[in-house]
Amino acid sequence: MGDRPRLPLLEAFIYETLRYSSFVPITIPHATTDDVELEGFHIPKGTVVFINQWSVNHDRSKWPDPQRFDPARFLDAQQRLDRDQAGSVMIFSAGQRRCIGDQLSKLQLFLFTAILLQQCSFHANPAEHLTMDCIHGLALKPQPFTITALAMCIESLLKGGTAHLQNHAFPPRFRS
Ligand code: HEM
Repeated sequence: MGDRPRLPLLEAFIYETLRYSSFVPITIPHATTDDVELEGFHIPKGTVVFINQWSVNHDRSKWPDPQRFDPARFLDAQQRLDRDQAGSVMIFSAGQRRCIGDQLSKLQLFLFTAILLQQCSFHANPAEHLTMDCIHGLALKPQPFTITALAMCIESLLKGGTAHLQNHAFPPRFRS
């Protein structure tokens, strides 16, 4: 974890992935416990409300060119992580029922991604058409696709062998 401050682009990449994919597009529904006036709107007690996180993360007034995947939007002029900008990504909801696992998740995402990228190289399958279409649910899931994951240490052991990892299988299936 000591390397975290020295890997701002990786953190920026993770935040942009959370923003761009918005893979929890709407939050868990809750209900108002009282009548509420909000920016001219009257919301009666007992109304079911939830947050459209996808919309927050693709708001043009906050995110220039929101449909472009651009980790650099989270880096400041000195190429450090812009914490204010990172804090504007909404994927863990907001308010009193906000996710309690947000810090743990960010830590794990960082470690998981850093270790995978340090130890492996990933290659798209040229025979497959890549798409951002997804399978809808509480969380958005990518359509099935295959990649080639080359682990540096295994690669030398296998003398150049290639492991194919199917993203929709858990635990991952490898075929070589
Ligand atoms: C990237 C990973 C995660 C995402 C995107 C995520 C997102 C969310 C969202 C959107 C909610 C709904 C909040 C609401 O009701 O408005 C939620 C609730 C919750 N999350 Fe997560 N979560 C993640 C990981 C975790 C982890 C690792 C834990 C536990 C260690 C966790 C524990 C919870 C709990 C307990 C709630 C219910 C909070 C409440 O109702 O008061 N989450 N999460």
